[in-house]
This record gives sequence, C-alpha cells and structure tokens, in this order.
Amino acid sequence: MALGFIKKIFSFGKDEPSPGNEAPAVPENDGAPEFTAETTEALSTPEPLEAEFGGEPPIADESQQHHPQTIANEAEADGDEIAQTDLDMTETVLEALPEQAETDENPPVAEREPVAGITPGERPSAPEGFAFSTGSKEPEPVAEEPARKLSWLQRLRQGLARSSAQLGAQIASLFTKRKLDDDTLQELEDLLIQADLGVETAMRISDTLAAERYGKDVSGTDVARIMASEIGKVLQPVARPLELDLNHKPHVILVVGVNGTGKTTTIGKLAAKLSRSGLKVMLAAGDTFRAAAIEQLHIWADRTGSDIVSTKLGADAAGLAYDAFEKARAKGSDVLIIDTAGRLQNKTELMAELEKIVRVLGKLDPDAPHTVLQTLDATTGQNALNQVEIFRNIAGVSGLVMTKLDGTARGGILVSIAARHKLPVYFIGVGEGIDDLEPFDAQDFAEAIAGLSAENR
Ligand SMILES: Nc1nc2c(ncn2[C@@H]2O[C@H](COP(=O)(O)OP(=O)(O)OP(=O)(O)O)[C@@H](O)[C@H]2O)c(=O)[nH]1
Repeated sequence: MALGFIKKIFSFGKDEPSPGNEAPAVPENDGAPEFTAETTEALSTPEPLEAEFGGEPPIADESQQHHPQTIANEAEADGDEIAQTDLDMTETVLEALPEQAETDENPPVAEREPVAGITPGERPSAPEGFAFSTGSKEPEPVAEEPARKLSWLQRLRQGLARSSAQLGAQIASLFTKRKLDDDTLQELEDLLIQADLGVETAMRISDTLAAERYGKDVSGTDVARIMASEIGKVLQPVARPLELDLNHKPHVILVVGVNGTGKTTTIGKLAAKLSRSGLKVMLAAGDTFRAAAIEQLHIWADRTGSDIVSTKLGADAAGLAYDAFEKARAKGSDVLIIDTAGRLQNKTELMAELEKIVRVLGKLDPDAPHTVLQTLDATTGQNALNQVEIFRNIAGVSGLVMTKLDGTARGGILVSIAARHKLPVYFIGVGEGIDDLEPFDAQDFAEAIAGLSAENR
C-alpha cells in the first residue's frame, strides 16, 4: 500500500454498475461446458490452450464483446509430468525467475479494449461487496436494491433450509411441555454444537435464553429469534467489503482453497463484477495441476472480458504467477487474480507451492499478494474449520468466500470460523452462474441459519 497516501475508501451499493457503466450482456452460464472426467482425460496431453478455444465465445452480443488477450506462457512447460516439489530446486528456480521473465518470448500484450459502456479513464465505481481506495474520492452512499436481493436470499434460505428445519424441529421438541431449566439448556447447547455453531456461540445463545426465559415456557420461535440475534452479533464484525487498493497496479488477489471448493468459479464471478465496474482485470491460471482448471479459467476470461495468462499442465505455478504479475503491470491491469491448486492430499507439496508463489510475488512488490482469498464449500461442515487453519498458516489468508450456499449447505460452520478466526467474509456463492456471488450479509445469514422467517422476526 502506497505510504503517505491519505486513503479514502468508498463503498458502493447494491450490485449494479452505476449509470453509463452497464456491462455487456453475458448469458447465465449457458454455453459453458461441463467439466467431466472425459474432458480431463481428453486434455491429459498438453496442447497450446488456444487450440481448445477455436469456437465462438459464449457471449450473446459479439459487437459488445471485449476480446481479451490470451497469453500462453510456454517458457516453463517442458514436460507432461507434474514436477515433484523439491525445495532445493525451488530455490534455484526462484533465483532464476527474473531472468526467465526477461527472456520470455511471448508476444507483446496489445492494448486492451475498454468494456462496452465505460469511457476510458473514467473512474470505476466499486460494485456491491467491494470497496476501492485510490486516495481521491469522498465516500458515496450505499444504494438499496431490494428486488434482486430477494431471489438470492431465497436461494440462501433454501440452501440452509434442511439443516435449519432439522435443528428447529429438534429445538421445538426439546421444549414441548417443558419449562426452561438447566437440563433443557444443556440439551439445547448440545444441539447447537452438533449444528456446527461452536461451543462459544452455543453458550451465548443458551445464556441469553436463560436470562430471558428461565423457569418459563419457551417456543421454537423464541429460540430462533435469540439464535438469529446472537449469531448475527458473531458474524457482523466479519461481514466486510473486499477492499481493493487501486494505488497498486495491479492489486493482486491470490485465491486458495481445497480442490472443488469453488476457486475458479469464484474468480470468474469476481472478474465479472470488477470488469463491469470498469476495471482492467487479468486472470492467472496458477492451478497448473489440472488441465480442466486451466480450461475453465479461459472460459471465465472470455465471458468476463478479462485477460488471461496461462501455461501448460504441470508447469511451475510460481513462475506463472511471477510472469502474470509482470504482464499485468506492463498492461496496466487494475486487478490480477491468481488461481491455485488445492491438493490437500499432499500437504507438503501444496505448502511449498503456495509459499513459493507468495515469495515470488513479493519480489515484485513486497506487499503482494495484497489479498489472499480462501474459498470454502458450505456443504463440507466441520472440515471447513480445519481448512481455514491449514491455509491460513500456509498462505496467510486475509478473507473468505463461502460457496455453494444454494445447495445442501451446512452454514453453521461459518459461525464457528468467524468466532475463532475473525477473518472477513466478503462474499457468498449461491449458484454456478456468473451473477451468483453476493456480498456477505450477517443478519440475512443469521436468520437463514436460525430458520427465522420474516413474519417471526
Ligand atoms: N451450486 C453451486 N455450485 C458452485 C458454486 N461455486 C462453485 N460451484 C461448482 O462447484 C464445482 C467446483 O468449482 P470450481 O470452481 O471448479 O472449484 P475449484 O476450487 O476451482 O476446484 P479445482 O479446480 O478442482 O481446484 C463446479 O461444478 C462449480 O460450478 C456455488 O456457489 N453454488
């Protein structure tokens, strides 16, 4: 972060770009291929990625489409096998990196065309869930947009419905024909802990309930109301916008997390929001372990009008990250988002790879990566707590995105994570579509977990 700058942060509101900044029409996930075992197998022989993308990109209106630059980094792709991590080798490669980048034979990066509807040089507006700081603008008010909110809220509530209904039924049966006493309080705590809410929050809920209704009748709605309120208090401090310091060019976001937790999809969704707000976005396909992950990121780059830097399967991810950072700088990108592999099966390799990426980025800017975002799959429950522990230690996670809250989610674990780690939760994923990423709202989430309906509030 540039020292001496008086940083003024402005958050913008709800979702849509400001007038005049409308994004080009992008279809809801249609045309995006499924990534199956067959796809992966078909891609097991590394080919230049461009060859896989000979067809039309899946954007409805060609005249409005930005043609992003695809930058294939061939320099390090010298074999089909995944390189084994060897720490000595790592050091050698690390030392050699700057020279390597200088002798890169990639074609020069062309000037990026502006996204339709955005005047070049126009100051970008922060989309919902972000805060941009540039040191040059006063805060602007947050605009409400209730109509759109309803649909994702419904999906969130639907996703959490099964677990909250189950918990609600257990709580209701606990208090049937029983007044609130020590035994029922203990049983309530046990139920709340089983729902992944964590001991601390479970006790807060039972203490508050005891203070209000000890020795009296208690209804399920009484408990739900107190649950929503206490969970809301735990989550409120972590519900924060993702702050991008646009004094950095680019602001580097490293995305980490276990395989399948939604890293690549979340990167695509973030890129869409940022491109629409007028920022130049570059993606880096740093998950060099899976061909399908590289291919998937190319599709997201096409769909969102972002530039992309990629390399061949098995190439050194840190080298790719370094190269992408240099290219993003040369091209004047505002944001560089780097995808990574998430092979927890081999923790030592993963640790070495992520540490190396962070170290390499730090050679170009000691503050980089400026944001380390971890994705968590809401359907995994208790295991997500361990995942945060691990990736926080490996990569210095600075904030979270919880994905798949539209599925059979077990959202209680986010409460435990918030209570223990106090890491910001920036967004939640509520579907596979480009717009299915919503800023995290503590109260909405708390009410959905508690199964508190609008009429019972
Ligand atoms: N329902 C739902 N599906 C999601 C969401 N986010 C991601 N997915 C799906 O989850 C699957 C895995 O997502 P990816 O983005 O490939 O996950 P990843 O972490 O990049 O996985 P690797 O590439 O294996 O490391 C894909 O089928 C996504 O479409 C979400 O919020 N809701």
